[in-house]
Amino acid sequence: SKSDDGFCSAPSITESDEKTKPIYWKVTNPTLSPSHLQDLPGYTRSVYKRDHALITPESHVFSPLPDWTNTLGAYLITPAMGSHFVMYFAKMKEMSSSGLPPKDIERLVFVVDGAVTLTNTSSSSTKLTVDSYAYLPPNFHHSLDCVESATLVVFERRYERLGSHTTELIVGSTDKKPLLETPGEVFELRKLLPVSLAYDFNIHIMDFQPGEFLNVKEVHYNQHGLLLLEGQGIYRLGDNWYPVQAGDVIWMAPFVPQWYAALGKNRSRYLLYKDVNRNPL
Ligand SMILES: NC(=O)N[C@H](N)C(=O)O
Ligand SMILES: [Mn+2]
Repeated sequence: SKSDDGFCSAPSITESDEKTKPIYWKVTNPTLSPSHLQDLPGYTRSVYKRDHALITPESHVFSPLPDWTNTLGAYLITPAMGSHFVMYFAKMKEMSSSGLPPKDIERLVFVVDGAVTLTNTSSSSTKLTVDSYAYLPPNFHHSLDCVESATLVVFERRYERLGSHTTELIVGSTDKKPLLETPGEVFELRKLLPVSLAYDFNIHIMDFQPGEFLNVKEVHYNQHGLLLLEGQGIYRLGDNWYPVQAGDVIWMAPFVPQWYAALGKNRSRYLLYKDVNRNPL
């Protein structure tokens, strides 16, 4: 028919998929996954620049994680880029276990798929399912064990002490965290860690409805590691404007101009590492 061969025609998108899948399913089932790109050799949306990087799922490279058992890891952000933290995916397979971070390194794990059990010496074990997280203070003995399979996003950095403050084990889930005030902004904000001085970073969960965008065209001293958990939109980084979608990871160096606008039909949600509470000098 006439409408089928119009020069602006595009395949229609089925919305039914989105509605029936568990939350965050796009992180482990991205639209442009390698299987969908077999006919487009050499194509990736990933970029790596001095002050930012976009690392899309077809570029994620997994290899066995040292110290973990039966687990594949993909380091997405490391100090080789200029960051003071690492961000990686840990794909835990059947009967797998975590290793411990090096001395004085703090860790935050967030479950995007499957489930793990957190065990430590002082308390009983806790089950972490999708959308839950744990903060492990530096030198805190613990183990994350997985019976079936799980995908975690992990952040680690050298803890920067401040006076006599100390951090504590924290276990929680996004949906139990209160919405926080965001003066001048429209997005919804939750923070996974306490805002107290003991903590030298926080993880923000930011929600945008389609059409919403950051009002502040941010340029700041803090670093970011971002995982887009849901939705799609445009990320501005410096003078570059990137189409992004769930599963994409972004490294933002200090002072890179940054801005996001949510598009499409569904909520955008991203998880964002941000260093806080320390004098930059
Ligand atoms: N790129 C961002 O979303 N940045 C956050 N609004 C932040 O710096 O808090
Ligand atoms: Mn920012």
